[in-house]
Amino acid sequence: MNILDKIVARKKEEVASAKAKTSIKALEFFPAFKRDTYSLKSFLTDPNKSGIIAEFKRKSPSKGIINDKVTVEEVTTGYAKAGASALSVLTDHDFFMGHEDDVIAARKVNDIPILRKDFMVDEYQIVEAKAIGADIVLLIAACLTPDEILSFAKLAKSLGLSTLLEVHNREELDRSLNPYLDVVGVNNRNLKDFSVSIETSISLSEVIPSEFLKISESAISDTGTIKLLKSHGFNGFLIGENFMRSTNPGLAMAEFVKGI
Ligand SMILES: O=P(O)(O)OC[C@@H](O)[C@@H](O)c1c[nH]c2ccccc12
Repeated sequence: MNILDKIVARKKEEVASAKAKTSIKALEFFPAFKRDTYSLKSFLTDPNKSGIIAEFKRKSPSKGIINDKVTVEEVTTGYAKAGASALSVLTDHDFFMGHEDDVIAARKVNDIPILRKDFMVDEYQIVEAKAIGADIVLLIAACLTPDEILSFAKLAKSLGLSTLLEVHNREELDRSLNPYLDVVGVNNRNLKDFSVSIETSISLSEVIPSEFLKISESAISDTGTIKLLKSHGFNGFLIGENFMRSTNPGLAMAEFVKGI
């Protein structure tokens, strides 16, 4: 079993216990459920923002512990101050050391879009994303069927959430697109073996239809790469580890942004 299969198998158990604890109906009574959301597309195209979706990630299966000494509040407000177009907050428990409470905490102190970064395998998680204060959900083509992507994206749009489709190759892109998706993200990291290459983004850039904004995700650690990706039409850049490695990730991002 590859790591992605392991994560998905564990995720299904995690969702089953979440459902047993809090019903989908009860999620609709969470304070954040009825609020208006921020649109990823409008923040990504705002010329006063950096285009960076800055990620709060304590740990990952490929790198182990990255940073477990900082708080979600200090990091996400630092990112926002440094010009983040959006925030990405991991909520996976076992593999990324994240929690739904991290989105709840980030929501209280930020007024830019928040991506609930997780492996969505059930409609429950989409409703939960809205309830905890997220604005964006991630739909990963490598672990979803085209029908699941369609129904999850429809549900997300009906709740006012932005939808980000993640692909890693041409085949995933071709089978997964639908009109309910706002942004296509090319993951430079292969979730099955963790290999990384920026070329993945560059080679897919021409085949992503122009009605979708496009972002490049993972393994971005220098401003030259941002310039290169911009020249290939990318509107956004999802960056985690490069900032999280620092004792002050917000400051690290502010320095980085000066160079783009
Ligand atoms: O830390 P990096 O290499 O900058 O990558 C950030 C982000 O792209 C990565 O965390 C990610 C991309 N897609 C995912 C799906 C699930 C979990 C994590 C991810």
